Amino acid sequence: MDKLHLYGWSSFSSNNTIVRSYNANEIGRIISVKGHQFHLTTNHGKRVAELMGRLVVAYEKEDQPKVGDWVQFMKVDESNVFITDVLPRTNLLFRKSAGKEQSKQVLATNLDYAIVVQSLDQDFNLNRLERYLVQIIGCGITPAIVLTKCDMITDKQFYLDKIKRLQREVEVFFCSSQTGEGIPELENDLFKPGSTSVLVGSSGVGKSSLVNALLRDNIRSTNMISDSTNKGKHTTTTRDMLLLPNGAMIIDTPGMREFGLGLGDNSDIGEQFPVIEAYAENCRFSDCSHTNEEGCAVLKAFNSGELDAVIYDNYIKLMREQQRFQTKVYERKQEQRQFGKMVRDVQKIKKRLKGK
Ligand SMILES: Nc1nc2c(ncn2[C@@H]2O[C@H](COP(=O)(O)OP(=O)(O)OP(=O)(O)O)[C@@H](O)[C@H]2O)c(=O)[nH]1
Ligand SMILES: [Zn+2]
Repeated sequence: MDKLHLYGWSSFSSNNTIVRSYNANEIGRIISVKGHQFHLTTNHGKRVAELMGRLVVAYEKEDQPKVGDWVQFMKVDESNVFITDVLPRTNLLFRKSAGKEQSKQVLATNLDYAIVVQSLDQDFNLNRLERYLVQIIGCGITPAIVLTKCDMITDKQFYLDKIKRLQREVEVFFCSSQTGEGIPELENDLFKPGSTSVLVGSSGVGKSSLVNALLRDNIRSTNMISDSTNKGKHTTTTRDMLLLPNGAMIIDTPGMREFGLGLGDNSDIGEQFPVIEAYAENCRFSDCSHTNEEGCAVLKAFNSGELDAVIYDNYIKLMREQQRFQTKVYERKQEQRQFGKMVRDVQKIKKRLKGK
């Protein structure tokens, strides 16, 4: 039981009787996915497994095991281990898949924190920060903000004041992997023993350097970016879960060029935009879109300057993006349904013809 305990099994299973009914010797946690190979940590050490049964043909890709998942496995022999089931997840962080495709991409599961990493050179961007926060909160996960490369700035308050404009209750940490500043605070207050966190952010913000600083050695490779261009190629190509010396788990992800919103139509908008929600209670119409209605309390607050333009603009932009995603997903489902009906009709006709 000890090794599973190390990777957070006790906190995962403590409130879940279904999960507890599994045999601990057949349980593992996914620490890395490389193509068809799933790397697991188990009570008997690390294993490389493949998928079996319905998981191979899982219709929705999100049903297949992801980094952070607890899974049930079956060992045929030393080199043949198969994953038979994914245990119910406590949560999952996903984004809209990059590019035109309108589907979800799961980044990690069973998380205590999703940490937005931005660097204090040229990466800091308030709108992008809020986009990450909205998606994370929409996924029901607690966010935190880590601002890296703090050796490159002198005025931390300037950044804190900017973040304060978003009026969100989210912890902010400053750190430098180069000087070591802020690393002990991260270990004490964020990466707590037994907890699982995922790091998300653009490429080159220093995620891998941060993980290295926390690991105190050089397991994760980092890439030198030339000062003249400030451009470099990606170094992190896989999502891996690593165990820190203090017993916290951290999932590093490849740098993301875009972090598209992909929340479902039942996601709680009010929770994602608490400031807007508070004003919206006084709108004349309960289905107010806060864009042009008479008696809109949100617009009134915005026009009087009481509601910060940053919050209102982000709200409108992110809501529209979310609605576009929902519409596209709905259209895709309709198409699939129509296709399914067509296939069934053809089968019926074939049967009828055979009977003749
Ligand atoms: N000045 C300064 N530079 C840093 C710090 N941390 C990282 N860097 C530099 O920033 C660059 C990118 O760091 P990485 O750790 O590779 O960034 P990453 O976020 O993992 O990037 P991807 O792997 O592409 O996602 C490297 O050149 C690092 O040397 C820091 O605390 N201070
Ligand atoms: Zn309104």
